[in-house]
Amino acid sequence: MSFDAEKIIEYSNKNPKPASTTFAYGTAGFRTVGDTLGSTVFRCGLLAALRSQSKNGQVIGVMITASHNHERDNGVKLVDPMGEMLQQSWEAYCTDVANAQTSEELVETLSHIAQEERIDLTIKPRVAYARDTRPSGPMLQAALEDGLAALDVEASNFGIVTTPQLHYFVRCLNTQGTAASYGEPTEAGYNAKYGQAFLRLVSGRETPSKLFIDAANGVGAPQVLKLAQAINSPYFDIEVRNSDTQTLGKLNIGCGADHVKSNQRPPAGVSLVPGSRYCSFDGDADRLVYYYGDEHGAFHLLDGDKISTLVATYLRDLVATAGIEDLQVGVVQTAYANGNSTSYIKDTLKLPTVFAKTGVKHLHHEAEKMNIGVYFEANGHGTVLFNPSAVAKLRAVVPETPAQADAVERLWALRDLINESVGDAMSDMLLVETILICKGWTLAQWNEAYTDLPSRLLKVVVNDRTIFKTTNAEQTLTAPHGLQDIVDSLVAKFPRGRSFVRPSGTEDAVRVYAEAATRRDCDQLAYAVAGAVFDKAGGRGERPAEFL
Ligand SMILES: CC(=O)N[C@H]1[C@@H](OP(=O)(O)O)O[C@H](CO)[C@@H](O)[C@@H]1O
Ligand SMILES: [Mg+2]
Repeated sequence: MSFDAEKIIEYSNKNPKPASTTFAYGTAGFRTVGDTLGSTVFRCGLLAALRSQSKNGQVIGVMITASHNHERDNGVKLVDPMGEMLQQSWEAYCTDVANAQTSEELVETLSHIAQEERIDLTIKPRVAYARDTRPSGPMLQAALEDGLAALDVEASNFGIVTTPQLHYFVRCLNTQGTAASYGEPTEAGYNAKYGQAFLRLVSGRETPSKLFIDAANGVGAPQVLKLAQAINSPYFDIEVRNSDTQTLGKLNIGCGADHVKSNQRPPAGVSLVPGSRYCSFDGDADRLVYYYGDEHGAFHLLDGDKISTLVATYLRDLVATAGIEDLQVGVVQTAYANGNSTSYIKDTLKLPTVFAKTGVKHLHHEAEKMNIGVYFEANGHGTVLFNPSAVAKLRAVVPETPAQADAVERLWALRDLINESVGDAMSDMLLVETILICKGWTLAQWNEAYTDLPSRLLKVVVNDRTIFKTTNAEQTLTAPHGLQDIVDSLVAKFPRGRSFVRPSGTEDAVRVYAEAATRRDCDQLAYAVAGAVFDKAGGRGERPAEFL
């Protein structure tokens, strides 16, 4: 059995590749100006079909989104059967398929992959897909549907949903009717599963004050309103801000989790009232940050590091109360984690912690190695994984006291509350709300655990970011030659200084991160390293005035 080459060519000719563009499957799939992505999304449809066949006809997901990026951008990524990110070895296939110059070359590339992976082309492929609210979404969805039609895929369209909802649907579809059934693959099923777990965990406690949610004018806005409707309880009293998904030019502009984290200030449309509680999603609702203003007008951010320490502490204490031996809670971070969060996890919580490369797929893989792995990027993207041995230990425990029984029951409920397939702003928000309600904490009390070191994240635009090579979880440059020595000598000048340089996987820029004991030192370090990158590694355009 081979492909119907004529059919693929016919559909491919409708979705021609822009001749001069090279596409790359990066940190979060393909991502660039939406109007240029038609051929790439079409081809992702073809590849999703092959991936499904290679997985014996299990459902593969395709999500069309560019998350926190500008509205004119769009992106596409594939989701593997358990709702996790596409297996890394297939990323190269994605890039090959996206860059085949002609329709004929495209067919050759597909045949080559089918041979390499020994794919049984008689298997009926199955694909589930969805998109966010971007204006280029409908055009790209049509391109995807061409790809699915070209290979006779059995396709399910989930419409306009958050990225983590699509991951959840894929996992549900592939576990339906088995002992590992993850839930109903519908929006109502999603809301019921997470809503019920939340209510199980908080009932009987004091109700919290209203939570203001900045939805970045993205898909999280309609979805979190549906979730609130399903929960229908004073335990989840919310008011959604930045919920305009209809007006062009508003998505992620001056709002959303990325804006709040990068600029360390509240989003547009939200004025902080002391004592009130706030959080932000990003454009596709897989990132979450909390924040509040104090009575002196100061802004306080509770980012992914704060979420991960809150969650890890809560889980660690429950495991201890449940009396389960050898059930280790661990934390996975990236080098962007604030240095004081890492020290807090190691020295105060006494929990193991490791660094992974940037991008949740890397953190996810590290977390899978732990019994209970808590992983978050500093920007608020993350979740918790219970590996099979943790589940077995939980199942085996025979509680001897009511307190022990309660802790075990809460651990089970937490597992239901957490979207294990991927970081999920809505499920993470319910998790944070649960912990705060159970502890009776305000955001200020949560924030007391440790104080962030001053940090700064900068972008340097260079002629060619592919010349930057890193090692040591991306904290050390191996190329361009000599640049790391300069970074090291700058870092050595500042107490508690730390800085590293890596090429972005989602933007055409190099990122510089720095932290130090004081704000002044931190900024000096960041701008000095950025200046060195600009001067020694082909800075493009005018040299920014603030670079030292
Ligand atoms: C410093 C930073 O926040 N980097 C982000 C950003 O990746 P870059 O490879 O740094 O562009 O986008 C990724 C996808 O959303 C996210 O996983 C990651 O954390
Ligand atoms: Mg996102």
